[in-house]
Amino acid sequence: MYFPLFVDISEKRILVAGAGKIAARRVETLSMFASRITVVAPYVCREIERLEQTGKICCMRRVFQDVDLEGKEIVLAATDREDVNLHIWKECKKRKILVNICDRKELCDFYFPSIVQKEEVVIGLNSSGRSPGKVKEIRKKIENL
Ligand SMILES: C[C@@]1(CC(=O)O)C2=NC(=C\c3[nH]c(c(CCC(=O)O)c3CC(=O)O)Cc3[nH]c(c(CC(=O)O)c3CCC(=O)O)/C=C3\N/C(=C\2)[C@@H](CCC(=O)O)[C@]3(C)CC(=O)O)/[C@H]1CCC(=O)O
Ligand SMILES: NC(=O)c1ccc[n+]([C@@H]2O[C@H](COP(=O)([O-])OP(=O)(O)OC[C@H]3O[C@@H](n4cnc5c(N)ncnc54)[C@H](O)[C@@H]3O)[C@@H](O)[C@H]2O)c1
Repeated sequence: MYFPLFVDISEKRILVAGAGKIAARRVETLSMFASRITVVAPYVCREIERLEQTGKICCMRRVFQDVDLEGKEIVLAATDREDVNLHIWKECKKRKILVNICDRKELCDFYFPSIVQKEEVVIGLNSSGRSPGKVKEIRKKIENL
C-alpha cells in the first residue's frame, strides 16, 4: 500500500503533456492546489480551455518537446500516445524530475489521487494502482455524505 503524503505544490512548476479527457480531470484538480501549471498538446479539450481562459494555467498548442521539461519539478504524461508517454518518462528520469505516466502504473513516481475537498479539508483516495474504479465509487459515496 502507498503512503498518502500531503505536499505543498502551490509554487511547483508542473507540466502536463496531453490535454484530453484524462489530462482535463487532472489539470482541474491540480489547479485547486497549484499556480504554475503548463499544458502542452496539439489538441486542447474544452475543459482545459476554460481553465486557460480563467488564467489558472498556460497552454502550448503543439506536440511535446524535450525543452518543455526545462525548469519543471513535476511532470504528468497524459497523452494518448504510448511512445510519447514513454519518451517523457525516460527524459524525466535523466533529469531526476518527479513523473507520473497515466498509462503505465509501474513507471509512476507517484499516483494521482482521487480527491474530495471541502473548506480546509482534503481527502485523498488511492488503491496503490489496483482498483481506480473502486476508488472513484468510494469518492462519490464520500461526496454524498
Ligand atoms: C484516481 C484517478 C485519478 C485521475 O485519473 O484523475 C486515477 N484513475 C482514475 C480512474 C480510472 N482509471 C482507469 C479507469 C478505467 C478502468 C477502471 O474502471 O478501472 C478509471 C475509471 C474512470 O475513468 O472512470 C484506468 C487506468 N488507471 C491507470 C491505468 C494504467 C495502469 O494501470 O498502468 C489505467 C488503464 C488505462 C488504459 O486503458 O490504458 C492508472 C492509474 N490511475 C490512477 C488514478 C493511479 C492510481 C489510482 C489508485 O490506485 O487509486 C494510477 C495507477 C496511476 C496514475 O495515473 O496516477 C481516477 C478516479 C478519479 C475519480 O473519479 O475520483
Ligand atoms: N490513469 C488513468 O486513470 C487512465 C484512465 C483511462 C485512460 N488512461 C490512459 O490515458 C491516455 C489518454 O487518454 P485520454 O482519454 O485523455 O485521450 P484523449 O484522446 O482525450 O487525449 C489525448 C491528448 O494527447 C495529446 N497528444 C497526442 N500526442 C501528443 C504529443 N506528441 N505531445 C503532447 N500531447 C499529445 C492530444 O493532443 C490530446 O490532447 C489513454 O491512452 C489511456 O491509456 C489512463
